[in-house]
Amino acid sequence: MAPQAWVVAENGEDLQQPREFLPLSKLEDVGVLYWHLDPKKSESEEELAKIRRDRGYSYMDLIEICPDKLENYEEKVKNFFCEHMHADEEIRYCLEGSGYFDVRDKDDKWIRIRIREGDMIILPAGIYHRFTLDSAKYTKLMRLFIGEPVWTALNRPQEDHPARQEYVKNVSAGTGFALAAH
Ligand SMILES: CSCCC(=O)C(=O)O
Ligand SMILES: [Fe+2]
Repeated sequence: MAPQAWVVAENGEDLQQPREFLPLSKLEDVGVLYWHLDPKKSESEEELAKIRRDRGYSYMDLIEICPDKLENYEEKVKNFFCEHMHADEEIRYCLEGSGYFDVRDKDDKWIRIRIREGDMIILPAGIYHRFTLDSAKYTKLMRLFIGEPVWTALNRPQEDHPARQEYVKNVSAGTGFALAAH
């Protein structure tokens, strides 16, 4: 199963009418992993536990993004939408609501990935990305991390950063990323 993903303009607006949805392989090409779970089903808890075990995600917390629940909402959403990368993976599991993760493709275009309840997404270390809510202005996300979390957003450009260099190498080799999204 693939999440809806399509190309958007720099400002996040649609470029195509109607939208042409991209296959999951376009996300795999840039190292993005995706799972769909069901937060309301107990089987999903086991599936989540397995992903956490397999990938070493010892840390977990929850974040609600909406105007009246997130402290410094305006500033935070502004920063989420500013193109950045991290030295580590960014792992988010959508428990409620929805939003968009935008990631840069190989040609530096923005791919918009629609995230809804049950979607889990892993952005590799070093990928340029940004996040925005949709018009419903609400999501509750689980954040996972290996060990003590580091949320530092490194704004573009970061071409000398080791995680960026490693990422660029992996993408251009066309290998090195696990293709096992399910
Ligand atoms: C908190 S959701 C995602 C926003 C983001 O890219 C980040 O937190 O680094
Ligand atoms: Fe991020």
